[in-house]
Amino acid sequence: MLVRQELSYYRTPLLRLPSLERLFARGDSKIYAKYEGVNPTGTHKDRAAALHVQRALEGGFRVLTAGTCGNFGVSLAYYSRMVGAKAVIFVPRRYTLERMADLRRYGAQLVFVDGSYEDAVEKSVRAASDNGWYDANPGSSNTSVNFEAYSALAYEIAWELGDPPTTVALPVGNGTTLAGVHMGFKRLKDLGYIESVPRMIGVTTVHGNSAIDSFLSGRDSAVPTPSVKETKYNEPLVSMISFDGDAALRALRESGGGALRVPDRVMLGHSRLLRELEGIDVLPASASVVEALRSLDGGTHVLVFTSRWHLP
Ligand SMILES: N[C@@H](CCOP(=O)(O)O)C(=O)O
Repeated sequence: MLVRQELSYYRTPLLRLPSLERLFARGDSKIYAKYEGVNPTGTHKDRAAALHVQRALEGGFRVLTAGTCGNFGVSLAYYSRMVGAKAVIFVPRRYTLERMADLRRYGAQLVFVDGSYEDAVEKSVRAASDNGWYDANPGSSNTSVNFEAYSALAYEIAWELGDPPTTVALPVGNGTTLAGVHMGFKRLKDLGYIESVPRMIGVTTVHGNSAIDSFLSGRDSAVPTPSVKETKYNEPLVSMISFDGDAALRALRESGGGALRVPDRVMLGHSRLLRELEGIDVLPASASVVEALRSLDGGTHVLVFTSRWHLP
């Protein structure tokens, strides 16, 4: 197994979790955290935002746009400001955004939308097309940039472990991250760096996620979930329309993976557990992936914690 170090963009830590192993491991299994909370704005979305800003500059764009329910908008604003570009971020008015202060701090121009996250994305996509702005939305014509950015997570995991893990568990909202990480492992296998692709496990909220609900009901493509219930804990996961849901479904099926839905109180419990036993602060939606450990057999399991704790 040889993955060249240059393939790695960020090299966020891959941490062995001894206390979780004592609680959950079967046989000789090993449990690791890929902790994305150390990215500059505290989430893995920085990987995608940095690459979008690079592509925008290469394409001669000075204005970028995205709809957000929090994390991605903050990342896009941060990297846009770094190069002197403008980020126009569409925000659903009814969200009490914990990250609003960050959006303002990084100089984003905010457009408030009466409606859902999906409405905010739709308005942002239209504004990009009407005004000639760079469209950084998931599911848009530039979504392959997201897949590319998140594929680096696979390179980094494979590089550090020396072999592919047995499973990788990730939180799922739009499904973009899971599809990108799977793409990275598949690419490594196609190039002969690794011999197998890990099983992908998608974890989401019980309160509605189009990609995971469709997967669990045996569908081949993602259909909208009619009723969702947002809370401040499940916000990064709840999704009426998972914009990259079809790609996530393919990744789950091709990898022989699985999916599960987690209630808020369980996410919160896992977040507390990680703080108390392992000393890492993880947003409840990200901590939800710990639940996957209950159904895993022996092997090497990587939990991707996409975001550090940023709730008040
Ligand atoms: N949106 C979540 C994690 C899931 O990512 P997605 O690519 O499936 O939307 C977050 O912000 O952490």
